[in-house]
Amino acid sequence: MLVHLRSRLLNPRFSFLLYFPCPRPQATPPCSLSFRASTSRKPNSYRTSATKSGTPLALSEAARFARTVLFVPPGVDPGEVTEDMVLPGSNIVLGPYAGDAKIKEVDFVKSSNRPKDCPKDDRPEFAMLGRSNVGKSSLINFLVRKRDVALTSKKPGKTQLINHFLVNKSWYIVDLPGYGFANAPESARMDWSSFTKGYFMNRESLVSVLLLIDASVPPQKIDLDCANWLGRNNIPMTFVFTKCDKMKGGKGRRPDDNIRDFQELIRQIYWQHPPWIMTSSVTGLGRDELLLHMSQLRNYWDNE
Ligand SMILES: Nc1nc2c(ncn2[C@@H]2O[C@H](COP(=O)(O)OP(=O)(O)OP(=O)(O)O)[C@@H](O)[C@H]2O)c(=O)[nH]1
Ligand SMILES: [Mg+2]
Repeated sequence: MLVHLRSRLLNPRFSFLLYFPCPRPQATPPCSLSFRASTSRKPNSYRTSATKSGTPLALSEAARFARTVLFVPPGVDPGEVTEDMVLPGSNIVLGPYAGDAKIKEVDFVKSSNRPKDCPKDDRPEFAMLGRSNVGKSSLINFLVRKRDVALTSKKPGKTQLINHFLVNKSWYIVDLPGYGFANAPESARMDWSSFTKGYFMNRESLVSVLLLIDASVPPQKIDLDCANWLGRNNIPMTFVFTKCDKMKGGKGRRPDDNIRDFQELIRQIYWQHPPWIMTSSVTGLGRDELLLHMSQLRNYWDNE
Protein backbone atom coordinates (compact mmCIF):
# COMPACT_ATOMS: atom_id res chain seq x y z
CA MET A 1 0.00 0.00 0.00
CA LEU A 2 2.83 2.34 0.85
CA VAL A 3 4.40 1.76 -2.55
CA HIS A 4 1.16 2.69 -4.35
CA LEU A 5 0.64 5.75 -2.26
CA ARG A 6 4.18 6.91 -2.91
CA SER A 7 3.83 6.50 -6.66
CA ARG A 8 0.62 8.54 -6.62
CA LEU A 9 2.30 11.29 -4.66
CA LEU A 10 5.23 11.40 -7.05
CA ASN A 11 3.15 11.22 -10.20
CA PRO A 12 3.03 14.74 -11.65
CA ARG A 13 0.55 13.95 -14.40
CA PHE A 14 -2.42 15.01 -12.41
CA SER A 15 -1.04 17.65 -10.11
CA PHE A 16 -3.33 20.18 -11.81
CA LEU A 17 -6.26 18.33 -10.26
CA LEU A 18 -4.95 18.08 -6.73
CA TYR A 19 -6.24 20.41 -4.07
CA PHE A 20 -4.14 20.50 -0.98
CA PRO A 21 -5.77 22.27 1.92
CA CYS A 22 -3.63 25.35 2.45
CA PRO A 23 -4.04 28.87 3.85
CA ARG A 24 -5.41 31.43 1.42
CA PRO A 25 -2.74 33.76 0.04
CA GLN A 26 -2.14 37.19 1.53
CA ALA A 27 -0.23 39.59 -0.75
CA THR A 28 1.38 36.95 -2.96
CA PRO A 29 0.37 33.34 -3.35
CA PRO A 30 2.38 31.20 -0.91
CA CYS A 31 1.91 28.03 -2.89
CA SER A 32 0.89 27.34 -6.44
CA LEU A 33 -0.86 24.04 -6.07
CA SER A 34 -0.68 23.20 -9.75
CA PHE A 35 3.05 23.50 -9.82
CA ARG A 36 3.87 21.90 -6.54
CA ALA A 37 5.60 19.02 -8.28
CA SER A 38 7.46 21.33 -10.64
CA THR A 39 10.86 19.76 -10.27
CA SER A 40 9.58 16.48 -11.72
CA ARG A 41 8.85 15.78 -15.37
CA LYS A 42 5.67 17.60 -16.33
CA PRO A 43 3.67 17.42 -19.55
CA ASN A 44 4.14 20.49 -21.74
CA SER A 45 0.41 21.02 -21.97
CA TYR A 46 0.14 22.62 -18.58
CA ARG A 47 3.54 24.23 -18.32
CA THR A 48 1.83 27.54 -18.98
CA SER A 49 2.90 29.55 -15.99
CA ALA A 50 6.05 27.93 -14.70
CA THR A 51 9.50 27.89 -16.14
CA LYS A 52 11.28 24.63 -16.85
CA SER A 53 13.14 25.00 -13.59
CA GLY A 54 9.84 25.32 -11.81
CA THR A 55 10.04 29.05 -10.98
CA PRO A 56 6.58 30.58 -11.31
CA LEU A 57 6.26 33.26 -13.97
CA ALA A 58 4.21 36.35 -13.17
CA LEU A 59 0.56 35.65 -13.90
CA SER A 60 -1.66 38.51 -14.92
CA GLU A 61 -4.33 39.49 -12.40
CA ALA A 62 -7.02 38.09 -14.72
CA ALA A 63 -5.18 34.80 -15.07
CA ARG A 64 -4.63 34.63 -11.34
CA PHE A 65 -8.32 35.26 -10.74
CA ALA A 66 -9.28 32.64 -13.34
CA ARG A 67 -7.01 30.17 -11.59
CA THR A 68 -8.56 30.72 -8.19
CA VAL A 69 -12.21 30.36 -9.16
CA LEU A 70 -12.19 28.35 -12.38
CA PHE A 71 -10.94 24.89 -13.15
CA VAL A 72 -8.48 25.49 -15.98
CA PRO A 73 -7.55 22.17 -17.60
CA PRO A 74 -4.27 21.24 -19.27
CA GLY A 75 -3.71 22.93 -22.61
CA VAL A 76 -5.52 26.16 -21.66
CA ASP A 77 -3.74 29.38 -20.78
CA PRO A 78 -5.61 30.83 -17.77
CA GLY A 79 -5.00 34.33 -19.13
CA GLU A 80 -6.94 33.52 -22.28
CA VAL A 81 -10.05 32.00 -20.79
CA THR A 82 -13.26 33.57 -22.11
CA GLU A 83 -16.80 33.17 -20.75
CA ASP A 84 -17.94 30.89 -23.55
CA MET A 85 -15.23 28.36 -22.62
CA VAL A 86 -16.86 27.77 -19.21
CA LEU A 87 -19.39 24.93 -19.08
CA PRO A 88 -22.85 26.18 -17.98
CA GLY A 89 -23.68 25.53 -14.32
CA SER A 90 -20.06 24.91 -13.41
CA ASN A 91 -16.63 26.52 -12.98
CA ILE A 92 -15.11 24.14 -15.52
CA VAL A 93 -13.24 25.49 -18.53
CA LEU A 94 -13.41 23.32 -21.62
CA GLY A 95 -9.99 22.58 -23.05
CA PRO A 96 -8.49 20.84 -26.07
CA TYR A 97 -8.68 17.38 -24.50
CA ALA A 98 -12.50 17.38 -24.36
CA GLY A 99 -14.27 15.11 -26.83
CA ASP A 100 -15.68 11.66 -27.34
CA ALA A 101 -18.08 12.19 -24.44
CA LYS A 102 -20.88 9.96 -25.77
CA ILE A 103 -21.80 6.80 -23.89
CA LYS A 104 -22.55 4.02 -26.37
CA GLU A 105 -22.57 1.01 -24.09
CA VAL A 106 -22.20 0.16 -20.45
CA ASP A 107 -21.63 -3.20 -18.79
CA PHE A 108 -21.70 -4.14 -15.14
CA VAL A 109 -18.38 -5.86 -14.47
CA LYS A 110 -18.26 -6.85 -10.81
CA SER A 111 -18.96 -6.03 -7.19
CA SER A 112 -15.98 -6.19 -4.86
CA ASN A 113 -16.02 -6.23 -1.10
CA ARG A 114 -12.29 -5.60 -0.80
CA PRO A 115 -10.25 -3.02 -2.70
CA LYS A 116 -7.84 -5.74 -3.82
CA ASP A 117 -10.67 -7.60 -5.57
CA CYS A 118 -11.36 -4.69 -7.95
CA PRO A 119 -10.62 -5.17 -11.69
CA LYS A 120 -6.89 -5.41 -12.27
CA ASP A 121 -6.59 -3.71 -15.66
CA ASP A 122 -5.50 -0.08 -15.73
CA ARG A 123 -8.43 1.47 -17.58
CA PRO A 124 -9.11 4.97 -16.21
CA GLU A 125 -11.93 5.27 -13.70
CA PHE A 126 -14.16 7.78 -11.91
CA ALA A 127 -15.56 6.98 -8.48
CA MET A 128 -18.85 8.24 -7.07
CA LEU A 129 -18.46 9.32 -3.46
CA GLY A 130 -20.83 11.08 -1.10
CA ARG A 131 -23.24 10.77 1.77
CA SER A 132 -25.65 7.93 1.70
CA ASN A 133 -28.72 8.90 -0.31
CA VAL A 134 -27.01 11.85 -2.02
CA GLY A 135 -27.75 10.28 -5.41
CA LYS A 136 -24.57 8.40 -6.44
CA SER A 137 -26.31 5.44 -8.04
CA SER A 138 -28.92 7.74 -9.62
CA LEU A 139 -26.13 9.83 -11.14
CA ILE A 140 -24.65 6.74 -12.78
CA ASN A 141 -28.02 5.79 -14.30
CA PHE A 142 -28.48 9.40 -15.39
CA LEU A 143 -25.07 9.53 -17.07
CA VAL A 144 -25.50 6.24 -18.93
CA ARG A 145 -29.21 6.94 -19.64
CA LYS A 146 -30.38 3.60 -18.29
CA ARG A 147 -32.80 3.27 -15.42
CA ASP A 148 -31.45 0.33 -13.47
CA VAL A 149 -27.77 -0.05 -14.20
CA ALA A 150 -26.99 0.95 -10.62
CA LEU A 151 -29.52 0.14 -7.90
CA THR A 152 -31.08 3.11 -6.15
CA SER A 153 -33.35 3.44 -3.14
CA LYS A 154 -35.10 6.03 -0.98
CA LYS A 155 -33.55 4.24 2.00
CA PRO A 156 -29.90 5.10 2.74
CA GLY A 157 -27.37 2.30 2.58
CA LYS A 158 -28.49 0.68 -0.66
CA THR A 159 -25.01 0.39 -2.19
CA GLN A 160 -22.69 -1.63 0.03
CA LEU A 161 -19.94 -2.85 -2.29
CA ILE A 162 -17.48 -1.38 -4.79
CA ASN A 163 -19.28 -1.74 -8.14
CA HIS A 164 -17.43 -1.40 -11.43
CA PHE A 165 -19.27 -0.43 -14.63
CA LEU A 166 -17.35 -0.51 -17.89
CA VAL A 167 -18.26 2.25 -20.33
CA ASN A 168 -17.58 1.94 -24.09
CA LYS A 169 -15.23 -0.90 -23.18
CA SER A 170 -12.64 1.71 -22.32
CA TRP A 171 -13.22 3.34 -18.92
CA TYR A 172 -14.95 2.67 -15.61
CA ILE A 173 -17.56 4.36 -13.47
CA VAL A 174 -17.43 3.07 -9.91
CA ASP A 175 -20.38 3.11 -7.53
CA LEU A 176 -19.41 3.17 -3.87
CA PRO A 177 -21.19 2.85 -0.54
CA GLY A 178 -22.15 6.18 0.99
CA TYR A 179 -20.82 7.66 4.21
CA GLY A 180 -22.75 9.29 7.07
CA PHE A 181 -25.45 6.76 7.71
CA ALA A 182 -27.28 8.90 10.27
CA ASN A 183 -30.71 7.50 9.47
CA ALA A 184 -29.72 4.14 8.06
CA PRO A 185 -30.73 0.88 9.66
CA GLU A 186 -28.06 -0.71 11.84
CA SER A 187 -27.70 -3.57 9.37
CA ALA A 188 -26.60 -1.14 6.66
CA ARG A 189 -23.78 0.39 8.69
CA MET A 190 -20.23 -0.55 7.88
CA ASP A 191 -16.72 0.51 8.53
CA TRP A 192 -16.46 3.03 5.74
CA SER A 193 -13.00 4.13 6.85
CA SER A 194 -11.20 0.86 6.39
CA PHE A 195 -13.22 -0.27 3.38
CA THR A 196 -13.61 2.63 0.99
CA LYS A 197 -10.58 4.59 2.13
CA GLY A 198 -8.47 1.56 1.22
CA TYR A 199 -9.85 1.77 -2.31
CA PHE A 200 -8.88 5.44 -2.69
CA MET A 201 -5.40 4.98 -1.31
CA ASN A 202 -4.56 2.09 -3.63
CA ARG A 203 -6.33 2.74 -6.89
CA GLU A 204 -3.70 3.94 -9.34
CA SER A 205 -6.19 4.15 -12.24
CA LEU A 206 -8.49 6.58 -10.41
CA VAL A 207 -8.70 9.70 -12.59
CA SER A 208 -10.97 11.64 -10.27
CA VAL A 209 -13.42 11.19 -7.45
CA LEU A 210 -16.80 12.74 -8.15
CA LEU A 211 -17.69 13.98 -4.68
CA LEU A 212 -21.46 14.36 -4.66
CA ILE A 213 -22.97 17.12 -2.55
CA ASP A 214 -26.72 17.38 -1.96
CA ALA A 215 -27.66 20.89 -3.11
CA SER A 216 -31.06 20.68 -1.42
CA VAL A 217 -29.56 20.94 2.08
CA PRO A 218 -27.13 23.42 3.68
CA PRO A 219 -23.41 22.50 3.75
CA GLN A 220 -22.72 19.44 5.90
CA LYS A 221 -19.57 19.12 8.00
CA ILE A 222 -19.11 15.51 6.98
CA ASP A 223 -18.85 16.54 3.29
CA LEU A 224 -16.29 19.22 4.08
CA ASP A 225 -14.32 16.71 6.16
CA CYS A 226 -14.42 14.31 3.25
CA ALA A 227 -13.15 16.97 0.79
CA ASN A 228 -10.39 17.75 3.25
CA TRP A 229 -9.42 14.11 3.55
CA LEU A 230 -9.26 13.72 -0.24
CA GLY A 231 -7.15 16.87 -0.55
CA ARG A 232 -4.74 15.80 2.16
CA ASN A 233 -4.32 12.42 0.49
CA ASN A 234 -3.69 13.77 -3.01
CA ILE A 235 -6.85 12.32 -4.45
CA PRO A 236 -8.25 14.38 -7.35
CA MET A 237 -11.87 15.44 -6.92
CA THR A 238 -14.73 17.17 -8.69
CA PHE A 239 -17.70 18.46 -6.69
CA VAL A 240 -20.96 17.32 -8.26
CA PHE A 241 -23.98 19.07 -6.75
CA THR A 242 -27.01 16.78 -6.94
CA LYS A 243 -30.78 17.34 -6.58
CA CYS A 244 -30.53 20.85 -8.00
CA ASP A 245 -34.18 20.47 -9.07
CA LYS A 246 -35.39 20.48 -5.46
CA MET A 247 -36.82 23.89 -4.72
CA LYS A 248 -37.65 24.03 -1.04
CA GLY A 249 -40.73 26.11 -0.28
CA GLY A 250 -41.26 28.38 2.74
CA LYS A 251 -38.29 28.58 5.07
CA GLY A 252 -36.15 26.10 3.16
CA ARG A 253 -33.09 27.33 1.34
CA ARG A 254 -32.73 27.06 -2.42
CA PRO A 255 -30.03 24.91 -4.06
CA ASP A 256 -28.31 28.08 -5.32
CA ASP A 257 -27.92 29.37 -1.76
CA ASN A 258 -26.67 26.03 -0.46
CA ILE A 259 -24.15 25.75 -3.29
CA ARG A 260 -22.92 29.29 -2.68
CA ASP A 261 -22.52 28.61 1.06
CA PHE A 262 -20.66 25.36 0.39
CA GLN A 263 -18.30 27.08 -2.01
CA GLU A 264 -17.63 29.87 0.44
CA LEU A 265 -16.52 27.25 2.98
CA ILE A 266 -14.37 25.52 0.35
CA ARG A 267 -12.74 28.85 -0.52
CA GLN A 268 -11.61 29.11 3.10
CA ILE A 269 -9.82 25.78 2.79
CA TYR A 270 -8.42 25.87 -0.74
CA TRP A 271 -6.67 28.58 -2.59
CA GLN A 272 -7.68 27.11 -5.95
CA HIS A 273 -11.24 25.97 -6.28
CA PRO A 274 -11.68 22.35 -7.38
CA PRO A 275 -13.95 21.79 -10.40
CA TRP A 276 -17.66 21.84 -9.55
CA ILE A 277 -20.86 21.29 -11.51
CA MET A 278 -24.61 21.38 -10.88
CA THR A 279 -26.74 18.36 -11.80
CA SER A 280 -30.19 16.90 -11.46
CA SER A 281 -30.96 13.35 -12.42
CA VAL A 282 -34.64 14.39 -12.57
CA THR A 283 -34.38 17.26 -15.06
CA GLY A 284 -31.20 16.19 -16.86
CA LEU A 285 -29.31 19.31 -15.76
CA GLY A 286 -25.55 19.03 -16.17
CA ARG A 287 -25.40 15.62 -17.84
CA ASP A 288 -23.68 16.59 -21.09
CA GLU A 289 -21.43 19.05 -19.30
CA LEU A 290 -20.29 16.50 -16.72
CA LEU A 291 -19.57 13.96 -19.46
CA LEU A 292 -17.49 16.55 -21.31
CA HIS A 293 -15.53 17.30 -18.16
CA MET A 294 -14.93 13.60 -17.59
CA SER A 295 -13.86 13.21 -21.22
CA GLN A 296 -11.21 15.90 -20.96
CA LEU A 297 -9.75 14.36 -17.81
CA ARG A 298 -9.87 10.89 -19.33
CA ASN A 299 -8.38 11.85 -22.68
CA TYR A 300 -5.60 13.70 -20.94
CA TRP A 301 -5.00 10.66 -18.76
CA ASP A 302 -4.91 8.38 -21.82
CA ASN A 303 -2.64 10.61 -23.87
CA GLU A 304 0.03 11.53 -21.35
N1 LIG B 1 -35.21 15.16 -6.71
C1 LIG B 1 -34.12 14.43 -6.92
N2 LIG B 1 -33.99 13.23 -6.31
C2 LIG B 1 -32.87 12.50 -6.55
C3 LIG B 1 -31.84 12.97 -7.41
N3 LIG B 1 -30.83 12.05 -7.42
C4 LIG B 1 -31.25 11.05 -6.61
N4 LIG B 1 -32.46 11.31 -6.09
C5 LIG B 1 -33.23 10.45 -5.15
O1 LIG B 1 -32.45 10.25 -3.97
C6 LIG B 1 -32.65 8.93 -3.44
C7 LIG B 1 -31.30 8.26 -3.24
O2 LIG B 1 -30.71 8.02 -4.49
P1 LIG B 1 -29.52 6.95 -4.67
O3 LIG B 1 -29.01 7.15 -6.06
O4 LIG B 1 -29.96 5.58 -4.29
O5 LIG B 1 -28.49 7.47 -3.59
P2 LIG B 1 -27.05 6.85 -3.22
O6 LIG B 1 -26.14 8.02 -2.97
O7 LIG B 1 -26.62 5.89 -4.25
O8 LIG B 1 -27.36 6.13 -1.83
P3 LIG B 1 -26.56 4.90 -1.10
O9 LIG B 1 -26.40 3.80 -2.10
O10 LIG B 1 -27.45 4.57 0.03
O11 LIG B 1 -25.27 5.44 -0.63
C8 LIG B 1 -33.56 8.21 -4.45
O12 LIG B 1 -34.88 8.25 -3.96
C9 LIG B 1 -33.41 9.04 -5.73
O13 LIG B 1 -34.57 8.98 -6.55
C10 LIG B 1 -32.01 14.25 -8.07
O14 LIG B 1 -31.17 14.76 -8.83
N5 LIG B 1 -33.17 14.93 -7.77
MG1 LIG C 1 -26.14 3.87 -4.13
